[in-house]
Order: sequence, then C-alpha cells, then structure tokens
Amino acid sequence: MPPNHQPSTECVASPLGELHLSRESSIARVSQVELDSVKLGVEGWASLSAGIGSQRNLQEYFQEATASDEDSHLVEFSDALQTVAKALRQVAESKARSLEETTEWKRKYELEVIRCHQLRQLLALKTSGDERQDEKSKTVVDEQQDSESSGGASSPPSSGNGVCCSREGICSQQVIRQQSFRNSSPDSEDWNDRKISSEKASFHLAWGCSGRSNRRHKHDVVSFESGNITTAVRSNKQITLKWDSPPKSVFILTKPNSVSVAKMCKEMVRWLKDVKNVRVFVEKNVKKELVEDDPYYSCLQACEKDEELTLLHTKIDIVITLGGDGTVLWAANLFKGPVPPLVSFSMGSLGFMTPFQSDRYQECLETVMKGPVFITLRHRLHCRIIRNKDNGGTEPEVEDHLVLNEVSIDRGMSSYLTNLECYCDNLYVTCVQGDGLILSTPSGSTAYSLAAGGSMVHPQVPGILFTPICPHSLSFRPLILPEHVTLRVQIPINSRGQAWASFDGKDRRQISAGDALIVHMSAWPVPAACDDESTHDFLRSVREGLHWNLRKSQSFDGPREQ
Ligand SMILES: NC(=O)c1ccc[n+]([C@@H]2O[C@H](COP(=O)([O-])OP(=O)(O)OC[C@H]3O[C@@H](n4cnc5c(N)ncnc54)[C@H](O)[C@@H]3O)[C@@H](O)[C@H]2O)c1
Ligand SMILES: Nc1ncnc2c1ncn2[C@@H]1O[C@H](COP(=O)(O)OP(=O)(O)OP(=O)(O)O)[C@@H](O)[C@H]1O
Repeated sequence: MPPNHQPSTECVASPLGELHLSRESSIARVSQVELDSVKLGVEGWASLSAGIGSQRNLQEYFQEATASDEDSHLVEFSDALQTVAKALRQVAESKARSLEETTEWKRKYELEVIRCHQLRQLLALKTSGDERQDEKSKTVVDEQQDSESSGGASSPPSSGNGVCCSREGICSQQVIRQQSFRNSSPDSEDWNDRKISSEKASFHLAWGCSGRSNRRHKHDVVSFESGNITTAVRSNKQITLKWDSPPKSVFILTKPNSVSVAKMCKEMVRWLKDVKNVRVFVEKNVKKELVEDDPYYSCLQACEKDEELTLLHTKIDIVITLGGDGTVLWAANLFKGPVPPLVSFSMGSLGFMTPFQSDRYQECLETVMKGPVFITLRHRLHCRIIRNKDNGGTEPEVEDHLVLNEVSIDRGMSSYLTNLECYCDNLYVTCVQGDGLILSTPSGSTAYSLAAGGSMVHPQVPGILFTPICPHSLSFRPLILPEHVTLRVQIPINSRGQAWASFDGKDRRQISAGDALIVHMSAWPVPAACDDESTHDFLRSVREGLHWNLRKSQSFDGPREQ
C-alpha cells in the first residue's frame, strides 16, 4: 500500500475485487460493478491521487495490485484444469468399459456360432439316420459320462452301459441313514418326520448366464428332482480321447540349441516316417538345420508363411514337444484357436507339464496313436489389452494373447508401487499396491503363481487364480475365482507409474495409465495326453518335480503318547 495514504477500503479494494469476481459471475454483476466503479472510482481516484503524492508510489501501488490479481487467476486456471482432467478420466473409463462390453459380446457371439455349428452337424447326422455315424460323433462329454459309469480309475473306459456307481463308490441316489433311523418302524417319530419333509415346498434351480438353463450342467453335475438336491454320481474321473481313424500327421516342436533334443528329433522323425508312415511337420528353422545335416529330412513339412500357422490345427493330428515346460508353452502359443492333442516328452529340468519319458518314445507314441488315451484339458486364458488412445502411443489399440500358464502385471523397472484397479464382472474387487498381480490358470498354479504364494491347483479344477506379487498389505491373500468370470485390470489415469504385462513369461507389453487388461477363460484348452492318468501325473510332478513336503521322517525312538 502506498505510504501516506489511507484510502477507504471501499474506495480502492472494491473496484479491483469486484472486477475479479465479475469474470466468473453474471453479466448483471458486471453491470453493477461498472456502476460502482464509476461512483466509487471517481471519489476514490481523487483521494487516491491526492494521497499517493508521487509517480513512484503510484507505480508500486499498481504492481502490487496486479500481482494479487494474477494469483487469483492462477487459482482459477488450476481449478479449470482439474475439472478438465476429471472429465477426461471419466471419458477414458467409460471408453474402456464399452470396449470391454464389446469384447464380451464378441466372445459370446463366437461361442454361440461354434455351438450352432456343432448343433447343425449333430442335426445333420441324426436326420441321415446313420446310427453308427451318430455314435462316432459323440463328444468328449459323452466319453466323460462313459468314464464315470465304468468307474475304473486307471483303465480306459469301455463304451458299454455302466451301472450308476463305481464298484467301490457311493451311489448318489442311496440315502445314508443313521442306525436308529434304519431300525425305526413306520409309525415311529422318525417316520412322521419323513412324511412332514415330503410335503416341503418344491423349488427349481437354473444354470447359465441371465437365468438361461443349461441342461448339460444339470444332468452332469447336480440334480434337484423332487426338491432334493443331489450331486451327480461322481464328478468326472478322467477325460478319454479315442481316435475314430488313425492319426496321420504330427508336428514336432523342439527346444532350441540342445544337442540331445536335436538328436532325439532326428531319430523320432525317421521312426514316424518309416515305421508309422505319418506326415511330419517341424518349424521352418528346424527343417533347415536338419536338411543341412542330411538331405533325407527334405521330406519334412514346414510352415513357410506365418499365415499357414493359423490353419495348422486343421492339418495336424498330434503335437509332440521335445523339451521342458517352456517348449509346451511355446507349442500352446502357436495355436491361437483349437489345439490338437499334445504329447510332451521330458527333456528339460523340471518338466511339470511333460509326463512322457523320451527314452520310451516309441512305446508312448504307439499307445497314444492307438488310443484310447487319457487327456488333461489344460485351460487357457484369453487376455486382451485395450489401450487408451489419448496416451498417443504407437501400439495397437486392442491386442490379444492366449496363455497356458499366466498373465502377470508387474512394475517392471519402475521403483513405484503398482497401482492396479481390479474388477471382476465389472464389480470393483481391489487395488493392487505392491509389485504386481498374477492371473493364472490351474496349469500355471505350479509356476510363477506358486512362487508368489498361490495355491497349487489340479489342472482340471475350473478356476482363475488371482495372486498378488509382494502386496504391501498384511491381509492380501491369493484368491481362486470361478472360471466363468471376466477380470479387468486397469491402470488408473492418475497412476504414478506404468506397468508391464507378460504372457507366459514372454511378450512383455507396457501398460500405461488409462489402459485396461481384460482376462477370461478361453474356449480353446490344450488337450494334453497323460502318461498315466491326470491326477496321478499331477501328484507325481508335485512330489518328484517340486519335492513337495519332503522332510526326513521322525525316528521311532523317543517320547510316546501314554
Ligand atoms: N519367480 C518365478 O517363479 C518365475 C518368474 C518368472 C517366470 N516364471 C515362470 O516361467 C514361465 C515361463 O517358463 P519358461 O520355461 O518359458 O521360462 P524359464 O526358462 O525361465 O523357466 C521357468 C521355470 O518355470 C518352470 N515352469 C514353467 N511352467 C510351469 C508350470 N506350469 N508348472 C511348473 N513349473 C513350470 C519351468 O520348468 C522352468 O523351470 C512363466 O509362465 C512363469 O510361470 C516363474
Ligand atoms: N521351439 C522353440 N522355439 C523357440 N524357443 C523355444 C522353443 N521351445 C522352447 N523355447 C524356449 O526355450 C526356453 C527353454 O525351454 P524349456 O523350458 O523347454 O527348456 P528348459 O529350460 O531346459 O526346461 P525346464 O523348463 O523344464 O527347466 C523357454 O523360454 C522356451 O520359451
């Protein structure tokens, strides 16, 4: 304030203050200000000029007034920016939501198309009246039911009519009664209780999305006839694959840079071609190496163009892998749709998913090619990255991946905590603050998810594992969600850092603020042939591969229970 001047507050401050307000207020307010300014300004200006006295004081006064005016404008500007940022965030979120819905509808549409196609085929077979043909077209579901009814755990099922329960099993229709109940006479109290219970209200159960019924589920798993809920005889013991005609083509995939694998590959190719008379496919770089070594191998087939890979499943009867689990993952990744049956030989260190011994390859392949053979349906996850285009990156807006093990989202090189908002079927679940998150299949439960503290899950238990990586929280336990859910992981627009997604430990992709990753169970599992039987193979891998619960036995001598 200039010295020697005591202006009335009304006189000087009022016109400036009112001018500031007038920008955001109404025109009426501006008019009022103008009137006030004229009235007060004239009076005030006279006393102000008298009081200021010098030109220097006048300059100082105006500089001070302008600075406070600028401050208030900055505040106003930052408020406006925040409003714009909020609006942009809402737009990005709703865009991700609608893209996710589109994805879901597309998936449902594709499944429906497949289902219709299968129904049409079945119908065509039925109308042709060819009973034998009809029998052949039975799906794996029927095989499952056969397997259940035959009841054998480790012998392949026969296709005859079985009884409803296995030899040593409990029939679900048989009510287990207490001793006292068995001995009770019809007019005892227990009997009356039964009469009362038979008059209980009836009800109805339904399965499937939006209340649409799913008859297969009802007949396979749960029955609710007469109001009594009973689970089926036994959930399936094992899925069996039977060949309708002998397999004629195999695709051999090999771990690179391994002398023992290359040697085994050559030997296997000769046996398959010369003895079994089947067509053998290999990867094009493998063919090149083999032909350089021996021109005999020029008879091998290879996909020369990438487009041919997309149709591979239409040409191949069996996929063989020679390597470790990484080679199985590699094989699964080549098939972006249906996968032919997979026979994996253990030529790596751990070999969790490679049950067959390479030194017994002829015997193993004979058995598989003859059938029937037990298979484990290893489910995969379909992962879709949806990018926020406002980030201005060059990556595609939508990118799809199929994983057999897991998709992991981590903080990469960033030193900040990840900030991952997770939704399950559009319901907010939690925000992962830590090193990251693993969304795993049951097959992948023994890989990275296990290292992050997730449970080991038998590959045929349907579900999606939700395992945090080093969460900075005391109560974040891993979850297993049902297989039918759709998960969405979103990087909030105001996140400090970015995240990285890896698909089966490969194809790392950066995920930025506003991007989303949508994950659901894929319709195309990997049918992996078992050496023994699914559960036996799994438990053997857990015990022998991971040395699960290995501990020296406690000695016999020592204190005992009295
Ligand atoms: N901290 C960890 O344990 C960790 C870290 C990164 C990746 N991984 C795993 O490695 C996998 C990629 O495998 P790779 O062979 O290409 O890479 P790799 O050569 O680095 O081998 C990783 C190890 O994981 C084992 N493995 C892979 N899948 C498995 C499964 N389903 N069950 C049990 N063990 C399994 C392999 O046998 C191998 O020993 C990823 O999918 C991920 O699950 C684990
Ligand atoms: N055909 C292939 N082409 C290119 N890379 C492959 C191929 N097969 C496997 N790989 C890669 O080679 C790496 C090692 O393979 P794999 O895991 O089978 O062998 P391993 O490490 O000796 O065995 P284990 O996984 O049992 O320890 C993996 O990262 C895998 O992705």
